[in-house]
Amino acid sequence: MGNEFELERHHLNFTVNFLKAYNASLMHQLDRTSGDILETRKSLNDDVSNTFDFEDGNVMDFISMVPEMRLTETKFNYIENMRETTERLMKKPYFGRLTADGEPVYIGGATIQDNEQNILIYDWRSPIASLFYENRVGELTYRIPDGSKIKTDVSLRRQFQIEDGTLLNMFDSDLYIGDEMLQQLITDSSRSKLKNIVATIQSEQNIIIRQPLNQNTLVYGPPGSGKTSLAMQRIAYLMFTYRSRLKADNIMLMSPNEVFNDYVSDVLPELGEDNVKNMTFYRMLKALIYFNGRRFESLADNIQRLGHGDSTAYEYKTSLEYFNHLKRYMEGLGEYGMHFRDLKYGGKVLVPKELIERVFYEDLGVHPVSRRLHKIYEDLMDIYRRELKQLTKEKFKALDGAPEYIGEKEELKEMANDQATKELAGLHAQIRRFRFVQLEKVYVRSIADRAVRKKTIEDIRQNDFKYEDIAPMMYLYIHIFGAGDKKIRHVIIDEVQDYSNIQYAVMKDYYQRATFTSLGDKNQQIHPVGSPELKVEDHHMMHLQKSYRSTNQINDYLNTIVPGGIDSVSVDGQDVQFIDVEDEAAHIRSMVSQDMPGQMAVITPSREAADRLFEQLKGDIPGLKNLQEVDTIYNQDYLVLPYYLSKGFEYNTVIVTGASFYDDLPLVKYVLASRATRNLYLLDGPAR
Ligand SMILES: Nc1ncnc2c1ncn2[C@@H]1O[C@H](COP(=O)(O)OP(=O)(O)OP(=O)(O)O)[C@@H](O)[C@H]1O
Repeated sequence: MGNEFELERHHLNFTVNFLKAYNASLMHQLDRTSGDILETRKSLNDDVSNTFDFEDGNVMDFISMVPEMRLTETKFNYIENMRETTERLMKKPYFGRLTADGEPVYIGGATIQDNEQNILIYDWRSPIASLFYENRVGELTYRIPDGSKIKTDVSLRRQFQIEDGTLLNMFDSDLYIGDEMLQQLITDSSRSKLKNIVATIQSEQNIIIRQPLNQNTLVYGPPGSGKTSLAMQRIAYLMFTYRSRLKADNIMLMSPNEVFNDYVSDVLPELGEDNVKNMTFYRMLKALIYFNGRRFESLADNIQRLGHGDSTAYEYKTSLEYFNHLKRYMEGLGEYGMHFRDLKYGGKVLVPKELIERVFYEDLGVHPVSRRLHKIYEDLMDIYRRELKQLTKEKFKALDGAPEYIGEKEELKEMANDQATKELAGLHAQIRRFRFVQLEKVYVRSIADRAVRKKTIEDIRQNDFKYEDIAPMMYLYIHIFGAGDKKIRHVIIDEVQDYSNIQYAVMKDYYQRATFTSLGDKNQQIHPVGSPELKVEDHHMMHLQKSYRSTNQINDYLNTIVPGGIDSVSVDGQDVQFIDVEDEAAHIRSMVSQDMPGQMAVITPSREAADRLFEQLKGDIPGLKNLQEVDTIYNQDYLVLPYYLSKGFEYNTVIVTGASFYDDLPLVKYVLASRATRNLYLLDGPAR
């Protein structure tokens, strides 16, 4: 072993030196290329005068320089990319090694070749690297892009602990007896944001990461089984494997809330990839301009309201029964049930709804619904343009006739047009936003339950749309108007159990050209009412069993809430503490004065409780933050937050206050308790 360690140290030095030399040469090339870019720009300035002149021919000069400019800039970007990669790798070129068919295969954060095209480091996403994540040796196979399998004799699997280019330790796993690197990572809770798990991906996780792009995948796994981590590793894998057709802006990450995006934002850059687009279900609504000006309840407000309010409407609108009814109703809209609004301006009806309805059902009756609406849209835009022309003429006449205006005719025309456009802005917006369709009425008619329908009408009259109205209204909108985002090719949904069947269908139908990887846990619904299980027939189902986040003691406690939920592969820690206290704030104060944890979240049963506790504790805990529903930045070690904002995160120490609040909400308690990596305290005090 001693000799082996020396050999590996030697190899590491060689690799680091190679990377340093490579990096230096890239820096040199960068200088030269940026010099070339400057040179081209300068000659553009010198040779091609500021005013383009076809006769003089300088436009042709300019055009002839474009390909060269593009080429130089592409080259610059490529070199800069490689420079960043080599710099990243100099500190930790690789984390593993295999001996495959007698040849060493080092695995790290990117593929690096020497001058003779020998591969010094294999990217962890390359096909052969998959063997490393099998976590065993022997006769193994891996798949190459054409689908065929390659048989390989793996005689060695070695993990390295490398810091700042120095080999600290290595572990051989010729007999798989447990993963020491994994154990070390699990005990490291020094970071508050999500970390990448590239060096210790487990074989059941590896299979999920490497699922093909062209399939929908649904993954269920208990708390701490790595679902969020896998979501990020999978994005990196897809971007590498399908790099010719999948760029960062073709991938969408659906997050449970806005802060979550910041929580995961370090992982992809660390893996050498750009962050992808992100979205929340609530934010999707903003892209649909029909809904501008409509006030929709946020998820946080919905959770608070339904924590102790009447949930009949919520249950109805998130049920499969209603969804099926809605689909049938929508399919019939081509024949019956579409509602329109008069197109008005200045108090007069320009196009009556009866006319729009007649065109929709009679004149355009042979076309699909969305086609008919787009045709009507075009016709109404023509009417708008005619009105604009007419009004501009009138305004011009008035301006021209007024004695105080003695401007040029052109100036007056422009002024008249501005005035008319302003006056008709409301009319233009009605058409542009498709407001000639009365979507609210169509929606209300889709509700079969009379009491729910009545209440919905009252709410809509007050411009008080509830969270559960968003999905059916968006569903109708997407299908009626044929709306969607075709650029997105893959969607990753985390915490998928928090979406109803209608919400899921909205995402699927809006990102209509995308395949989906959805991850969640049926036992982790944070909503007090919850919704029925997802029915997705065309998804490849996968399950995770093991959990890596919390200590064995915390996992044991979690298993008392959901029996057999978690297969713990973690480390031992202290027992879970259940404490009845008179004054929760005083208790927390005394706890932290004795021993301040590295990171801590105080989770409360409501926003009011969070605000109160924050006021009581902020003087005692430096840097304490009261996390808000609208926050977008996560980076904080000490937090107070209401329970519904804790989704997906983890903290070294979790203090759940008002613990008995969750006695009737065991699955919410399950979510909160599983946020703790090391220490879990469940406090109960008289005051909430
Ligand atoms: N293969 C792994 N190697 C090292 N750490 C891991 C591995 N898999 C998961 N972890 C760690 O376990 C913790 C939980 O991971 P993650 O948050 O991705 O789980 P999750 O399934 O999304 O949890 P939850 O459903 O509770 O939100 C994280 O600290 C993560 O780094």
